[in-house]
Amino acid sequence: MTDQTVLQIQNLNKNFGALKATDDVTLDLKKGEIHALIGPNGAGKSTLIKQICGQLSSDSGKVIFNGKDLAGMDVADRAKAGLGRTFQVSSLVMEFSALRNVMLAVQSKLGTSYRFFKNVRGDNNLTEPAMAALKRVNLEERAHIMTAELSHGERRQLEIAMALALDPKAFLLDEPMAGMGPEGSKKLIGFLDELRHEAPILLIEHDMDAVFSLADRISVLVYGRVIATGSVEDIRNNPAVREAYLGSAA
Ligand SMILES: Nc1ncnc2c1ncn2[C@@H]1O[C@H](COP(=O)(O)OP(=O)(O)OP(=O)(O)O)[C@@H](O)[C@H]1O
Repeated sequence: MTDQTVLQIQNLNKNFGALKATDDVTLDLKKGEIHALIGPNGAGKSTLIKQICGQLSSDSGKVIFNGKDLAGMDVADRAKAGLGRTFQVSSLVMEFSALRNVMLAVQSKLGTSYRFFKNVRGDNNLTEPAMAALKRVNLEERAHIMTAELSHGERRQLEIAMALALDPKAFLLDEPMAGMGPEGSKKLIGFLDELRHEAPILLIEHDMDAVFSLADRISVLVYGRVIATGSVEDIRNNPAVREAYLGSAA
């Protein structure tokens, strides 16, 4: 581990009955990088992200973030410590505007006591950072539209705005391109390309064009185990990876 390491995953394990969903996973995330995590369906990618963000407890292993062991910290504590992740679409409040959803994220960062004593709607401490986050994902013109009326791609952008509003020190992004059209994906790739300099990104993505154009490093997970970590070039040329995952398309 160097001083460039922001997030260190050490020997992480999670079993579901007899199934080893993650099996002795060790990997790290360094300042300024996008580290992509790829692997076939069911390889354990989402399980690993959930273990890192505290949504799932680990059977063994450690998650160290900015030098601090996160053991015993729940999702909210980890988010406050600066671990940002995209919210699941299901956590968006459909009958609220896009702006109001981001304001809720800002509010959660400011603390629970804030919720009860302020008039949330007109509070600049909430609206300004929320609007700024929407602007960064090019959603400011849709700020007052009901979330239920946003397209699938816009909702994915909204999730990223909500993560941004928490001002994270590292991002865990689980398939951010899913359901986006080619134009939306292209914009998001440009955005993530810049975002890595602000906070490094652990990226799960099935869109291989996106992975190959963005990743500084790639780790390949198969049956819960990391079978290879390396540059795009290393991974494309690794025979075990080609056989396990990329097939003849690589
Ligand atoms: N809560 C759970 N209980 C039991 N088994 C689970 C649970 N969550 C995941 N699994 C199993 O663990 C394995 C890893 O699943 P996971 O969702 O982490 O894979 P993944 O790599 O993210 O897959 P995908 O690319 O399809 O999203 C799968 O076999 C899955 O069925």
